[in-house]
Amino acid sequence: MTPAVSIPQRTGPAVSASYSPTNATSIHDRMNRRDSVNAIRMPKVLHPVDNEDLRLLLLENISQEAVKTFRDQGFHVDHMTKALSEDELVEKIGSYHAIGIRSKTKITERVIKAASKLLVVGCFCIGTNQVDLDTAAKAGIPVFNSPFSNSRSVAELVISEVIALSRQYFQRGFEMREGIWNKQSKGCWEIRGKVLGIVGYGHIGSQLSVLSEAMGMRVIFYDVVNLMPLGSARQVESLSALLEEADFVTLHVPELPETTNMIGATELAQMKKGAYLINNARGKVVDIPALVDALKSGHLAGAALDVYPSEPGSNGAPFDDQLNSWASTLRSIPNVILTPHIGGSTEEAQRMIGEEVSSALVRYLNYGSTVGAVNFPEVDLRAITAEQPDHVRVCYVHNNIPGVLRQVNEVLSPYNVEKQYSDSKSDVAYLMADIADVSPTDINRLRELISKTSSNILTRLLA
Ligand SMILES: O=C(O)[C@H](O)COP(=O)(O)O
Repeated sequence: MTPAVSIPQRTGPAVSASYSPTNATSIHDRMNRRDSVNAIRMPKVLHPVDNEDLRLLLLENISQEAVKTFRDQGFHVDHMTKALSEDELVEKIGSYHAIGIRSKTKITERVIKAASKLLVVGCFCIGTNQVDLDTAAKAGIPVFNSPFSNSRSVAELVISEVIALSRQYFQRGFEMREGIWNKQSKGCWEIRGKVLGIVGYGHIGSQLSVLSEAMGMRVIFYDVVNLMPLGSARQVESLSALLEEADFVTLHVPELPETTNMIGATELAQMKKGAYLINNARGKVVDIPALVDALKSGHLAGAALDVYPSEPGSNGAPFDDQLNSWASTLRSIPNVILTPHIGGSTEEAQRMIGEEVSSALVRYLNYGSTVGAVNFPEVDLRAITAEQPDHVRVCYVHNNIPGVLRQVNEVLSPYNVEKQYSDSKSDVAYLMADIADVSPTDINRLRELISKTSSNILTRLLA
């Protein structure tokens, strides 16, 4: 295996807050201390000891920043622009150690069972509902995502949709393309002073709150937890209260059992006559046949949808009634903006996500860190330094049952355990330990002994 060459900056700059004038008596003291701290903390580049080349499969046109990061580490990368179906994945995944996906590729239990070498999943997006997170955790596979890097892009898209809907300019634009001049002001409004109702006040909802207030809108939001309102926004106590007051309702919730069909016939009826619905979250959050009825009856004045219960896996594939039975009806209703899940599709967002998620995957593959994993205990250790050449890092994923630590520490007992940290999440626990003075001949034996412990899910050694 080609050794990893770049050093993730896990320990941060060596100059810490302790270098205040009160702590150091002279500039020389400071310089000396800085040098010694630098020397002590220079991290050693680790990589897996089992010497098999790491192979990564990147789907859905993940950014070239990620490809570069992985190739710089010496990993083999296969990059595809489309999503793969479950059958295609089952056939392919057995030879890969890591997979990168966006929102379309489904990592199901069947896929995970076929993924005999898979160590980690990277969702290069916010959502992780496309992955069977529990099954992945139980198979020792942490899943990472990018919790906020495309938030701004989505918020800006919503702002544009609010204006497009209230001015009907998508409709006017279509008419012009047909050669029809249709200048009118009836049913067209400024957004100034209108009420924007945000459902879900997370990274996107709160960013949108700030942007829309800057444009003169009044913001209310509903969230299952109590949150600090930004600017002059106001949290309301129920979804119904929000629906009854908002001129525009915009959804920013994850796909969960409790958010499926969160907006159905009852909720649409609670919205004000002439209001608009915007969904850039997940397709299953809105009961679309009910939305079609609300639009056709004139109760709602328009809607913008970027996400759908079923979405094509690649560009050029049809968005038709075979995919979603109501597709052609929805396409025929005026003042409905339909976009192909582009909320996070900007150069800026994809670049940031590419960097963020690829770094998280490299930190896990090379250093064992699960900080930021969505389905796994979050564990990390400070770096092994360049002055500790015979140190080995043990990464041990195991069933979360009593007695395991005794077993593993018995195996480690002939060595000095320099540092150790362990945590659990539900049925899965993860222990990282750095042990000293391990001879190269000991390494395989050590891995074998730990792998044989009764609760072992996955044992990796990094050196
Ligand atoms: O989950 C997300 O971040 C958004 O839905 C964007 O998904 P995408 O990366 O598949 O466009």
